[in-house]
Amino acid sequence: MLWTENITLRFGGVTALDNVSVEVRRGEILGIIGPNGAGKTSLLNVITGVYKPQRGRVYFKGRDITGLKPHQRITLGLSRTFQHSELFHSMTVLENIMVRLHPWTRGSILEKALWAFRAKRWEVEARERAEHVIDLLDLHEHRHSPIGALPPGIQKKVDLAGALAQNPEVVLMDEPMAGLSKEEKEDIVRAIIETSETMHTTMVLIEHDMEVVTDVCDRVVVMDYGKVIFEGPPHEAVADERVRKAYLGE
Ligand SMILES: Nc1ncnc2c1ncn2[C@@H]1O[C@H](COP(=O)(O)OP(=O)(O)OP(=O)(O)O)[C@@H](O)[C@H]1O
Repeated sequence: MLWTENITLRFGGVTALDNVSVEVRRGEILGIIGPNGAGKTSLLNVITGVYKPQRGRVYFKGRDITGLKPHQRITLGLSRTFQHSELFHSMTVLENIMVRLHPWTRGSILEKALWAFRAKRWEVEARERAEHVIDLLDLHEHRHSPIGALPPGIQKKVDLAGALAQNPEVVLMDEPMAGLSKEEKEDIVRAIIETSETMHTTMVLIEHDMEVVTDVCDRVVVMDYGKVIFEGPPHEAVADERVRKAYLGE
């Protein structure tokens, strides 16, 4: 349902992505793994429209989306979470989720002028969607807590909730478990699996922990020096010689 074709992305002399073609299949949980600097975040940024590649195309649901802006991709059903928190620390969990639904970055001046008239209706709809994902991810008790006062594991869940509130068909997660404790990781893993099962959302996650990847992912893409060196089931990745050399340091 989502694929890239021959993506090349350069930053000056650094080739972050070198002719990368990957496919994300509907309903799967896909892991993107690889050593530091392999190009994982760059690939996610090309897919979500943050970076414009020098070469190659991105397709979503059969449509070429290479020229679309990030917010246009969200509208089509592509949402993401962030490696470093983009949450508003003084705002509550509910407000942080609702803010992801605010259309202030889109639309013409006329649409923005009409916004005031629509604000009430927006608030009702946004609140409904936010409450739905709060339910789904079991965040009730934190609903009115300022996000800055909550542990990192809950903050990561709120980031995921914000992405899910956008009603995506695909969620791309950049290291959702980085820096979390074992219990917090298990909680996020549960949230990812439950979301995949109940909402049938296609999930893509960048992850370093091979155990998590093997437990959660249907397939993995392994990257090294900007190239895809393996695409397939996790148990085959672990056994693959190139992967072991590049990633597991053997
Ligand atoms: N905005 C940027 N400007 C310059 N170089 C960049 C930029 N973003 C990424 N790079 C370079 O591109 C290469 C790939 O980086 P990227 O962050 O995509 O790797 P990664 O696999 O996500 O690494 P990590 O696991 O450390 O997050 C690296 O050499 C990095 O230094």
